[in-house]
Amino acid sequence: MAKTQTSHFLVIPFPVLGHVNPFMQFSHVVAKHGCKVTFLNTESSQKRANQAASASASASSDQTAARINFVTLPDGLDPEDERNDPLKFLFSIKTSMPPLLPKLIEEVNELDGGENKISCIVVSMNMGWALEVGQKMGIKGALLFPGSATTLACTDSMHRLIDEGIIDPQNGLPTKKQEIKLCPDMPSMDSSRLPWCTLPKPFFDHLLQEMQTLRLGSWWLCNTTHQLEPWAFSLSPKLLPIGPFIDQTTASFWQEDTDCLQWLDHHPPKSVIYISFGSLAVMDPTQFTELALGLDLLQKPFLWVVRPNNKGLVYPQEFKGCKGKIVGWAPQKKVLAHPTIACFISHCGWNSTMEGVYSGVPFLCWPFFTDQFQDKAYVCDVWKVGMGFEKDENGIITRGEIKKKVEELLADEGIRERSLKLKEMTLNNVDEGGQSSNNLNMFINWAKE
Ligand SMILES: O=c1ccn([C@@H]2O[C@H](COP(=O)(O)OP(=O)(O)O[C@H]3O[C@H](CO)[C@@H](O)[C@H](O)[C@H]3O)[C@@H](O)[C@H]2O)c(=O)[nH]1
Repeated sequence: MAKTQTSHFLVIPFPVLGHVNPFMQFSHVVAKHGCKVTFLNTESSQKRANQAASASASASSDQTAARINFVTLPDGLDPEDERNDPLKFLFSIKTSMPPLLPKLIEEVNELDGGENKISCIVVSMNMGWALEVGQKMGIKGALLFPGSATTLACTDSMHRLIDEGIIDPQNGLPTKKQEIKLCPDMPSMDSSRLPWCTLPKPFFDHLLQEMQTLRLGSWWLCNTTHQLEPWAFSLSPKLLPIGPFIDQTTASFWQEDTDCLQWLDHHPPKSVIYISFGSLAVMDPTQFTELALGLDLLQKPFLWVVRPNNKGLVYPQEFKGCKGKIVGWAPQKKVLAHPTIACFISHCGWNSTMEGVYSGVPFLCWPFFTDQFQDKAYVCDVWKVGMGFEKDENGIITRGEIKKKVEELLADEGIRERSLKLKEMTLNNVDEGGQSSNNLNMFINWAKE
């Protein structure tokens, strides 16, 4: 009988922060369970991570980190390319990386005298090609989806929605405005809020093909819990909730402004409004002005993340911002856990949604694209831990609306109570014996069989 070996995961996120971050968290979680992790990043994504790590004083040297080994492959684009054309980026990766992966796997397998070979490949959305490589090499595979289980179940239902005439295969858009349900207990959703409806048609075609490839994965792991979206799990037996990922020590791969934590220390409990729209959303200049002036009108302390790559945004002349702090990138998980945070104005990317939920912070939802509208619907209508903004007749969220909604939210005891209950319920999952914790243990054991 062979001796019990440790699971060795090769994890391959799509190189955008909303994927790389949950993959890093997953890597830390499984490394804590004694597994070995080889983390494959693209060269350009790793370069940015290295810059952030060398600027940070808190580079981790613990045993968990020691079990994570970073390797890179080129993404096929020129090093000087800004990688801001998502389609070009996606197709370059899909063409350049697959032929290089087998050799890299062989090299990794030869380390440690061939004792600890890769036992499972874990990929994110868009990286399904690596499951094909793994299958040819006899290595097991799984998907780790960085969005909600509902988003994945919707994307997996694309063919069905086409067959039922709900989606037009010519353009990927709904054939008419209607409310749909993928299964009886699912809260109904507006068909125009399906995750790909805000994306250009080539993404729809890509997703149709990608979902077929991702079926090679034996499990579809999600950073969620069963109670948050129970209906989703009846849609595919592969879906396995293992979240929330709560490790605050995992660096976010981009350089963080940690001074804001001391700034928060100087405020009373539940007094600061935190505003962040994740790593991709770009705000329209008019809307930016309204947000800045709305924060002034509120006269409350705020911590606002304005990414330096949000080019072309200019603060309005009359903006004072005297009660606030603006940073380029915050240590968000620590910020949300800080007792001075009163509410979270969020774009509702899934990682931010989970971080807000397990920190018990009420939301003001400001979705931009893809899954963010559906995540907002869960926050506001299903879990009832937040509110949305109304646009005016010109499609703008005005400064007056921002002031009104923040004040309404902060006065709403029901929302605050539900947020704290949801936090407790969500966190119970990752305690020993909790459902997500049991699922993760099962997955780790499966991966080493
Ligand atoms: O100042 C900041 C702002 C954000 N974050 C972190 O960045 C991540 C952002 O992830 P997410 O909230 O999911 O937003 P995006 O970066 O926009 O993520 C993309 O990927 C997600 C997962 O697929 C999708 O849900 C989103 O719609 C998509 O935009 C989170 O972990 C945050 O903690 C920081 O560390 N510092």
